[in-house]
Amino acid sequence: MKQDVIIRFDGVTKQYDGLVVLDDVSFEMEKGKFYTLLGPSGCGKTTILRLIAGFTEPTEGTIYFHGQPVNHVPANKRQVNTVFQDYALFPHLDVFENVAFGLRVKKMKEADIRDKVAEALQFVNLQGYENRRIQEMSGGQRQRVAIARAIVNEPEVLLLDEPLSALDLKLRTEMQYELRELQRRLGITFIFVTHDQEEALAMSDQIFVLNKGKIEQSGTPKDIYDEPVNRFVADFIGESNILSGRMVKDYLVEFAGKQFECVDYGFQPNEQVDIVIRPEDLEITAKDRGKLRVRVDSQLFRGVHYEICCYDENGNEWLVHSTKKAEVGEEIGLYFEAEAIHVMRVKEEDADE
Ligand SMILES: Nc1ncnc2c1ncn2[C@@H]1O[C@H](COP(=O)(O)OP(=O)(O)OP(=O)(O)O)[C@@H](O)[C@H]1O
Repeated sequence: MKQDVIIRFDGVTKQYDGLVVLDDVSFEMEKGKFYTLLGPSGCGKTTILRLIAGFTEPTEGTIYFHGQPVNHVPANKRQVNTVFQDYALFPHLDVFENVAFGLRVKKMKEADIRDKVAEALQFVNLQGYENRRIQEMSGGQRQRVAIARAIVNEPEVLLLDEPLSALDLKLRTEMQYELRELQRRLGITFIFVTHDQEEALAMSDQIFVLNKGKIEQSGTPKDIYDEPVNRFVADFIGESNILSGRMVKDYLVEFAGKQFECVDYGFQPNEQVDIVIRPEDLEITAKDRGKLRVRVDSQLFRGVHYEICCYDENGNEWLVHSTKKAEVGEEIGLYFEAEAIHVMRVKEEDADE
């Protein structure tokens, strides 16, 4: 297990002019996996990539590659390549020369350069485009050239900083599939930065959710969606109903003025908690048959389901995704299983607010 760890951050802090942008961050990344750094703007995602690439050094803590400290190892001595948001291609060079650039810098033989560039272009499905100018390539094709240019150096780790953000939605979705497939075929570690939670859920083996320079949670997409550790993660990933509540005792929680059986335990009796219920886990039923009685405030048809916004008698808002239609103004019941309630600890800083 341990020999598969390729990158390790141990208590890494990064400050710029006294401002802490990464705060005591520790994690491990294994060989051949697809990692995503996810979080709102300014949370420190790009800073982590820059530290891995060797463009900047930690203020405190140590970064290890294969167990060796690399804080002072320069960028060109690391087996890492970066695909930037704007691709940073050379507009005056053709596709071949863009991809060949790093190999020429390394003074590789011409015949080897030809072979390696051909192989890299084949990987990204751009055979036959060697002599095209960059201006004649579409957004998605430029993206692929940028990836070919990065993988031609055979890095152990590929860093991708919001590489899909300039593409329209359709192309973006296509490229999500392509990138994931490419990562599988290459078998190298991808570290992908995005602030788009759907993209992170769709693509990753493991997601790190960042907030204000700290990792709030790391786990598989399913872990993070089903078991968010706090309000921030639940709110950031997917749509949620998040309420304040109280753990009455093991397996019994109170919120919205009522007590409900749940599957959570291990909290202090009477501990203040946050609870989350996903909109798709709420079922519409007759007003006397649900666990909660609510009034429908608005409704939107979303193709596969109706998105229904309701309020309970305590004024809490409930978002429901249902294949059944409701009437605005109607009183309905909401039913949910005990398993649909997910109880989370309140973070200290939230409790103080
Ligand atoms: N060279 C720098 N000098 C000073 N402050 C910086 C520098 N680079 C980044 N920062 C600050 O560090 C914080 C984290 O920046 P970073 O680029 O890592 O965030 P991010 O999560 O990648 O954001 P975005 O999604 O907007 O790209 C921000 O507040 C940013 O202003």
